[in-house]
Amino acid sequence: MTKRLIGLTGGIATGKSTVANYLATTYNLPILDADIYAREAVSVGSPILAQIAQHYGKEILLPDDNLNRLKLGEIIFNQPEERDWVENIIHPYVRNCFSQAIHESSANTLVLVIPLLFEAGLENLVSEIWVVSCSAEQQKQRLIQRNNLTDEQAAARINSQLAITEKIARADVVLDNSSSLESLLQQVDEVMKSRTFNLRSPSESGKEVRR
Ligand SMILES: CC(C)(COP(=O)(O)OP(=O)(O)OC[C@H]1O[C@@H](n2cnc3c(N)ncnc32)[C@H](O)[C@@H]1O)[C@@H](O)C(=O)NCCC(=O)NCCS
Ligand SMILES: Nc1ncnc2c1ncn2[C@@H]1O[C@H](COP(=O)(O)OP(=O)(O)OP(=O)(O)O)[C@@H](O)[C@H]1O
Repeated sequence: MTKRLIGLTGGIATGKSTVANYLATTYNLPILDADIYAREAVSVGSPILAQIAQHYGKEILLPDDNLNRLKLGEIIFNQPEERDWVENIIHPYVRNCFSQAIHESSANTLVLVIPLLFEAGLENLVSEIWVVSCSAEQQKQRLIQRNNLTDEQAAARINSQLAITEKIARADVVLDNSSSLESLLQQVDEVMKSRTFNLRSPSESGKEVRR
């Protein structure tokens, strides 16, 4: 059976999790989340965390041996070569988790939350792409507020990703999250009502995109 695989992406803090939670609770759809797999990849005792500790030294770990995410974030959101290095060891693990979960699921529709869907060239993993967007200023403010970041830290994270205009240009569905939560969820309802299963052609999919 061919599954409907909705790839949910957008900029950091534009509202992907908000949409995913709504699709899970209101439409009972299973959610697969790249950020969760990426956390699993670096769990204590994992070979990937060992590689990271070897590359950056033990100082990249917290006293309890967990990854110091703040420290690694400071490195990779400011140094593109280091970001590439980290992604090269984490992304194959994440891709594998998706393939396995899709294979094992009996659901005919699944939602894949993939912040770096375009950057990592994962278009061919999904059958349709939804992009959640908001204005650049809202995005930065929401990120600062939610993660307690400085203006500069938030800008570094945003600038580590492909521009939202590029993501919108490549989307099958665009959800505008620049006003209220109700408006966002209403758009989701409209899309769920109007959009039937629509496979992307394989020729549209696939290459990694430089940021
Ligand atoms: C650097 C890390 C430790 C920071 O952890 P932190 O808890 O602060 O953030 P979290 O993991 O919750 O990610 C939050 C958001 O940051 C953005 N982000 C994460 N990694 C990247 C990246 N390599 N490039 C651009 N944006 C990224 C995404 O929008 C993500 O949703 C972590 O993000 C990480 O391990 N990143 C590398 C793995 C990766 O590429 N993950 C993205 C999903 S595959
Ligand atoms: N319409 C809205 N109005 C005000 N705040 C919002 C709105 N939508 C989302 N938010 C807030 O913005 C923040 C980011 O939303 P959310 O966590 O859904 O984004 P995300 O795209 O999943 O983020 P990430 O890329 O970091 O995983 C959250 O704190 C959320 O509560």
